[in-house]
Amino acid sequence: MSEPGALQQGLVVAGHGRHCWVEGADGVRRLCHPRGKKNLAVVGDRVLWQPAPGQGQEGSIEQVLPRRNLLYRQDELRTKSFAANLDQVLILIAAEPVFSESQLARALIAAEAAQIRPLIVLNKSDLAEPFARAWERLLPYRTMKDPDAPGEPGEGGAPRYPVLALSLTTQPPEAVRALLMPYLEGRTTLVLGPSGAGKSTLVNLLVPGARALTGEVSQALNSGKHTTTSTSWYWVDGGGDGARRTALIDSPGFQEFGLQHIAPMQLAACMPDIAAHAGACKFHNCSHLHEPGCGVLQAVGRAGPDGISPSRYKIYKDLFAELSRRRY
Ligand SMILES: Nc1nc2c(ncn2[C@@H]2O[C@H](COP(=O)(O)OP(=O)(O)OP(=O)(O)O)[C@@H](O)[C@H]2O)c(=O)[nH]1
Ligand SMILES: [Zn+2]
Repeated sequence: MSEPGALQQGLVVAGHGRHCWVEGADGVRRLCHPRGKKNLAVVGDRVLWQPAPGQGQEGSIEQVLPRRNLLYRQDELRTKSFAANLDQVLILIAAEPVFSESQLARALIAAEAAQIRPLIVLNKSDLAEPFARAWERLLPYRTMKDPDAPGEPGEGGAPRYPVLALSLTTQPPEAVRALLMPYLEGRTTLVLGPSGAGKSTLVNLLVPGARALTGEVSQALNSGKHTTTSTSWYWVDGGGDGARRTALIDSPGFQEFGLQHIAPMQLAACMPDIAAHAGACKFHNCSHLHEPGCGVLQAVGRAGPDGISPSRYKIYKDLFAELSRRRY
């Protein structure tokens, strides 16, 4: 065991394989190596680290402090962590390329399961026709109710997910900031989204020079790879003492979003529009697939905000089947 005095607290601001960059209380970022297999840290982790003897600005991670939450995906073969200790996940999709509703739903389910609040942002509103189609496809998400804030009877209650629309390249940057900052202020937000949605454009708009900073990291690690292959933490309020409250975490685009860590019977609770009707089921352990007296099945296709859209129900059913096929 090391001298307690030698250990310092730090924040993991970038990950690269098993190594990561740790920002100390002095604001300096150092490349740190995990000691042993147990100390694998992800961006957003608070860690105890110490300088590595004779290695200049390098250090070792001695302990990963307990996490408030961890957002991750799990495919058949591996688990991939996005980041830890998040307040919010901003899911960025665009009018073009056409977004996958299944990937959107999966990201939302993973966030619900980790108890992290989601914010949906639809980019490229300047592309009028594809935008109109995408906005229409988002209708179930725009109207989904928050079961924790049901509101007055007949009024419908508060929306579960804020859904915003913008154009990162044609709107003035001040307008984009004015729209987003009320959601970002004082929080740690992970930006998640498919390739081409505009994640780099967004991060560069909110954090001028972000790209240069990431370039520095890649160069130091001799990876020669493009910035979006790793996850990075940025201070939106520019750092400086006392001002570090608002953070954005940029992550690589993803193709698959496995949810193997979620049990099939847990799925409905992570889909608020399905969960809203589960209380009306005759059987308390209803799978909402075929049971008589199922409140969910009765709501599928019903028009209006109290119904479940057929596309959402299909996502539920397909995911239920996928999560029931486990490897042993
Ligand atoms: N028309 C239009 N194009 C945009 C808008 N925002 C971003 N783009 C363009 O969309 C393309 C993709 O943007 P990026 O910011 O590189 O997307 P990304 O999500 O970081 O993509 P990856 O790095 O592949 O994960 C770029 O050519 C942008 O200029 C927008 O509001 N309208
Ligand atoms: Zn049911």
